[in-house]
Amino acid sequence: MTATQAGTAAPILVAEGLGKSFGAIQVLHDLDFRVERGEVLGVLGPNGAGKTTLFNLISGDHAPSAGTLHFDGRALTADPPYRRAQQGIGRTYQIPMPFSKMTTFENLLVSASFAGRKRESETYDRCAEVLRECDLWAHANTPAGQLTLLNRKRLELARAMAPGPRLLLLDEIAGGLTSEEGKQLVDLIRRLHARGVTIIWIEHVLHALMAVATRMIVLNFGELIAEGTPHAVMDDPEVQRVYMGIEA
Ligand SMILES: Nc1ncnc2c1ncn2[C@@H]1O[C@H](COP(=O)(O)OP(=O)(O)OP(=O)(O)O)[C@@H](O)[C@H]1O
Repeated sequence: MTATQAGTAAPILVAEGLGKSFGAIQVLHDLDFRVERGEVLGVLGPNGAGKTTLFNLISGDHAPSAGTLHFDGRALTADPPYRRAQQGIGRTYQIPMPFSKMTTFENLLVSASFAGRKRESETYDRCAEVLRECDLWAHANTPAGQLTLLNRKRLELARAMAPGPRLLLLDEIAGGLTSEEGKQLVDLIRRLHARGVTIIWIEHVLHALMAVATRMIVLNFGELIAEGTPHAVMDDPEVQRVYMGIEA
């Protein structure tokens, strides 16, 4: 799906009044936003702004302290992570933790099974398809702990893709790569998007994010401070001040 097709149907995700506190510390405040079907929504913000916490609320790793989330029109708030994976939400983690002694293919089987794929042949076929899609076919039998950094990133994406998500959450997946490796990862993310997967992408590697994002939101101290096209957001003086330290 292309950016121009985004927004033609009901939003895939709607957050209303979303908040999260850890004890006395409020990390997310009263967030309202929508994610349109088919878009790549970039999420920016300084360290500690609450970006990963937002993903944890969407994936079900944490429960919100306030507000609601709807995915495909259905309230998500009480569903645990495995059920959200079954419903079509996949995510990567900032610190990938594959089963390092298991092969790439076995890691995908675990992810696909977690999300409730039951029939063995169907699961194998799906994992083989994802391995090819994520440029990991040649490494199907390599233990995850022996993969290069780029292939570990591909595996993290592949694990998230194995259950067949419609919404994919990417948490700082581009960090630490050379510029050539970064291009290969961006190409892969573009291909997954072109297959119809809606993406929300937290990223500090701005040129990678800007190459793919169709829209961006910016968080600062848990509040939404800007929203718009990537270029409009990057030109916003408030974003430049809080994110890049540029005073007007
Ligand atoms: N489980 C937790 N218990 C207590 N505080 C937490 C917990 N998880 C996150 N926080 C705090 O919430 C704030 C937001 O953290 P979060 O990881 O969401 O930020 P972030 O925007 O993703 O930052 P970064 O760009 O560094 O990854 C931080 O102050 C963090 O210390």
